[in-house]
Amino acid sequence: MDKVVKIVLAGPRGKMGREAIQMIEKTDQFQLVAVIDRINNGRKLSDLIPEVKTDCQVYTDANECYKETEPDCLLELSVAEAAYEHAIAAIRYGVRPVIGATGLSHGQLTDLEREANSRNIGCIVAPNFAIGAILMMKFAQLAAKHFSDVEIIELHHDEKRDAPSGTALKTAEMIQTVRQERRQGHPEEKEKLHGVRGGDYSGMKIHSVRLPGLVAHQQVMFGSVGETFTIRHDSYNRTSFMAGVKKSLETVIHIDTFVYGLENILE
Ligand SMILES: NC(=O)C1=CN([C@@H]2O[C@H](COP(=O)(O)OP(=O)(O)OC[C@H]3O[C@@H](n4cnc5c(N)ncnc54)[C@H](OP(=O)(O)O)[C@@H]3O)[C@@H](O)[C@H]2O)C=CC1
Ligand SMILES: O=C(O)C1=N[C@H](C(=O)O)C[C@H](O)C1
Repeated sequence: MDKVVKIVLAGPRGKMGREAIQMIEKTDQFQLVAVIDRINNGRKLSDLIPEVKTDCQVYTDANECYKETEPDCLLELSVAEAAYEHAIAAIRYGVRPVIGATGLSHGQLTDLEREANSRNIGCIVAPNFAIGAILMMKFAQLAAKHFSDVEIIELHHDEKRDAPSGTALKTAEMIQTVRQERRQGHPEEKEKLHGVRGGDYSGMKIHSVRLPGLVAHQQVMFGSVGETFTIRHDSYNRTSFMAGVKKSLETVIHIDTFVYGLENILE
């Protein structure tokens, strides 16, 4: 039988945190040993979420949590700033982070990469855990070899804090590796309403839509003479992310480097 993977989860009261707790409870090989919340220090997880099947302690201090519970992995599903602090501390304790929280800066990602690689500690940053979203990004990267005009439209629920989404940024980064940098649209184009043409990433435009009713969706639209080509992915619920979370937790305990994007660990 595989060794049990001891997991600390950050962000247990959140939408993703709650979904992840259910997935961990259903997975024999996984054990939730503690949670990190920004409040509720010293309480039990069941005080926060009465329906949990396996109880554990709530910590607000990540260092104290790692020292007392000696986990294998940190599953980070809180917010960017906290995720960075929790993950840096984790690596220093030899705890392997799987980071789903988005909105980390380029500098923060570089720090994590340096800390993990210098200590040979596996660390996975996954802007999107949904398998379909990974395929959308890969296919967009492939299409960009043939279509250099592209716009990314990401659509999310209105409780999302970061814009553009981590997925949109990752998609743009992947496209950038194959696309010659160039400004799109008319050279004399003028915005009559500020921001109406979207955010600019190396000449590509990114548009962020926020509406109640949405979960997580993205459309990558390419255009050329007489044709357009659209790749779209939709997550209709947060269970769609759990196969990727599971795969990341299973993988991170066997690797000793920093990995940015699930496309790098899926066969
Ligand atoms: N990679 C992927 O596939 C996916 C990534 N995400 C990302 O995951 C993150 C969580 O998303 P979601 O669950 O929808 O968001 P929620 O807002 O529902 O949950 C975030 C939770 O984090 C908590 N939190 C804030 N600060 C801290 C802290 N210092 N320590 C511990 N917990 C803290 C919040 O508490 P409080 O409300 O009290 O502030 C809240 O309970 C976001 O960054 C989102 O972008 C989301 C879906 C998929
Ligand atoms: O906040 C969300 O909901 C999501 N965040 C991630 C992102 O920023 O790309 C992944 C997914 O889109 C859902």
